[in-house]
Amino acid sequence: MATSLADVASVFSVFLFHPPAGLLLQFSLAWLVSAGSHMHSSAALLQSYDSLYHDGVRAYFKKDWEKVVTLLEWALQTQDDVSQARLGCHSGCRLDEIARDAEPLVSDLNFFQAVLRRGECLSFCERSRLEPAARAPVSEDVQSDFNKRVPYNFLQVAYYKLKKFDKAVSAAHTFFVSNPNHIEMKMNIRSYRKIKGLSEEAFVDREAQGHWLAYDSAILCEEKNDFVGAMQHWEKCVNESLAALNQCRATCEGPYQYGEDEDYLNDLRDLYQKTAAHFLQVLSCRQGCALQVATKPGRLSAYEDFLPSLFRRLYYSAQAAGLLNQAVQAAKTLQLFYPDDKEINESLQQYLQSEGKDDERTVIAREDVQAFVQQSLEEKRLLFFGVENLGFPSFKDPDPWTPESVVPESLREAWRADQAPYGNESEGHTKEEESVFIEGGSIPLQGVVVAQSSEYLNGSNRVVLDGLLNNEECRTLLQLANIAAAAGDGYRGRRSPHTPHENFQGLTLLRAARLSLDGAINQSDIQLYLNATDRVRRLLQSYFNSPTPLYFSFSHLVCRTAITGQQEGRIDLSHPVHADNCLLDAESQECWKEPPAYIHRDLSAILYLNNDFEGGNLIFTARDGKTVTAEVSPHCGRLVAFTSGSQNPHGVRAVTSGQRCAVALWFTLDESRSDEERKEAEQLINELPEEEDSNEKQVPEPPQALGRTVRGRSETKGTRDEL
Ligand SMILES: O=C(O)CCC(=O)C(=O)O
Ligand SMILES: [Fe+2]
Repeated sequence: MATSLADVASVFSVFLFHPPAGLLLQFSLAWLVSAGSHMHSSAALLQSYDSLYHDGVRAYFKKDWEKVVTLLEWALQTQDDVSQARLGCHSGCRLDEIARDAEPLVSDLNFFQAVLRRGECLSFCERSRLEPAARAPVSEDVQSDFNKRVPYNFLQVAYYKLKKFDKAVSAAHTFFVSNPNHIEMKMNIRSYRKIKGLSEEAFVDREAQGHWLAYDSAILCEEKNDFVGAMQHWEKCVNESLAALNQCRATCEGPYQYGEDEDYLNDLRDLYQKTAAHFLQVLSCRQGCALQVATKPGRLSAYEDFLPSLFRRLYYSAQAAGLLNQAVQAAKTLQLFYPDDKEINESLQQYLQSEGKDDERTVIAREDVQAFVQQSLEEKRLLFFGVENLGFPSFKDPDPWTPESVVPESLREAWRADQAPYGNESEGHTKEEESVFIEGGSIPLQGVVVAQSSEYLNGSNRVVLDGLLNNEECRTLLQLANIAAAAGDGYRGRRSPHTPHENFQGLTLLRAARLSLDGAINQSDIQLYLNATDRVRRLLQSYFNSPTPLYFSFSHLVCRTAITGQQEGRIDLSHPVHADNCLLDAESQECWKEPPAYIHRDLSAILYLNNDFEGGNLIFTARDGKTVTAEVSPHCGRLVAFTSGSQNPHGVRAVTSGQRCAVALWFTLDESRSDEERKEAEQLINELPEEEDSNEKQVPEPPQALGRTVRGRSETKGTRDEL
């Protein structure tokens, strides 16, 4: 298969590092001749792995399982080989090596001579290793499939059909590690565990990364108080992490990714400005590798301050194991990141002063880490320069250890704000956010009562209110959902976004307004949708004593329908446990307030429309996502409302028969995030000619089939329901 890095390096060492200065043409011809003897015949050129992947997927849909296995295994291997070949070319064509004998940089000719040489070196190298199609960039879709380990999902099925269960299991496990919320794979893995003769060893992660293996082993050793073992694994983890960092950084020199910066780049016409922009993007990508390496497969966020944290743990393990030199080296290396870390500095002082420990004075910080820190700081300086002087739009410093002196004065405030979550030992994520809401305010709607207070629901800032809609209104909204709701509207077209055992249909306000414009639904029905949601907004603004007006963020009329014949042995939820404005990580019990979560959402509410289905209760859980702390059963006119953050992880139990419909609503205190679609929908509705007989009733009648007694307004106003 692939030739190793050493082969590539040996090709270069023959000639490339000492070309006659300035003779580019001769240089390339000579390189071709010289390298020719080492090169592979064109038959050995690496193919493009995306076409292998496409062919493999095609074979999958034709159920040609042997072919699936051959092509997808080949695609995976080729992807690895191509990236190794590219890495080899990059490390073999280093600018400082190529330009070693060049004149000092006195003019742009010298500079570009070095650049041209490197460009040429890379082209020759890649041409000698990769087929033309393999040199072209891979589409984002394929890239994303490989990143998410999708080929292993196909392979798993193919191996299963071919009855190669050990291979099917490792493919399934490899996919699942990176997609831990994939319910079907979870169930497949359960079934695999029941196959006789399959040992635990079959569950291998074929893409396991060395630093995470070492990380997990180190933690295990720590748990068993085996500190010598832990220290060795931490050391391995550091080495593997540095290798992974270097590998990631070497892949950053690809094409300019426009992304959101398109306007910025289009405005640049000049050679130097454009070159500078591309170079800055390369630097920004290299910096981003710190986060990439620190993100465990299957997790959404990086471990905070990853590399320094490894030295901290290495230091404690070495100390606990009584391995002084290693402890001192770890502490000194940590000082490279945090020269003012009080605890480490004091601890080091104690060592150095204690008797008979003179040797420790000679122990120095790891040199490779020192070089890394210097290089990284230099990159940050250049990036900040680019942001300050060239308008480079996108650099977010990934490290909490950057000293302020690296950041230009004019950017410090924004940089500090960006760094803030790092400030107090990850307080931003773990600490319970202080709520701006005070529950128990007045209830401005007649017939509406508190059915379950926070106290009853074992939490804070949670409430269940009954009487928001009468039966006729529920019927109308249910009808609206069923006539108009296109499968998946508001779910980016996906029919089963949360579970494969139910079909979801959603109706957004804007779509409802458009349908009513087309005459497909009654104007009065969409008015009801608008008015009912506005009732909820007014009610919650008052009940939660909102410090500012509440603005709509998103409204969604959603029905979940159990798919008959697919309910047996179901273990999943209709809606997995989550928080609405942060990413709940049940393992670490943290909730990361970062995109793709809708971080601007402050209050969540669900207005239920029916109860003629089985299952479907809303559950609140602790942060572990498992311990159920409260359960609410839906019915017509019942509203459950709660703050959208980490205090209120929640999910929906499986709907095992029938259809469960509700209007899900989210509110924000940030006016700039208020729902533009709602405004557009309102405008559309206002343009419609008035219907003669509007069904809309401002004051809903009390619903009939409530499970509990409905209390009058005077009894509940401004108080909690005692239960
Ligand atoms: O329908 C429900 O009860 C809850 C839905 C939910 O949590 C959500 O859509 O975020
Ligand atoms: Fe939710």
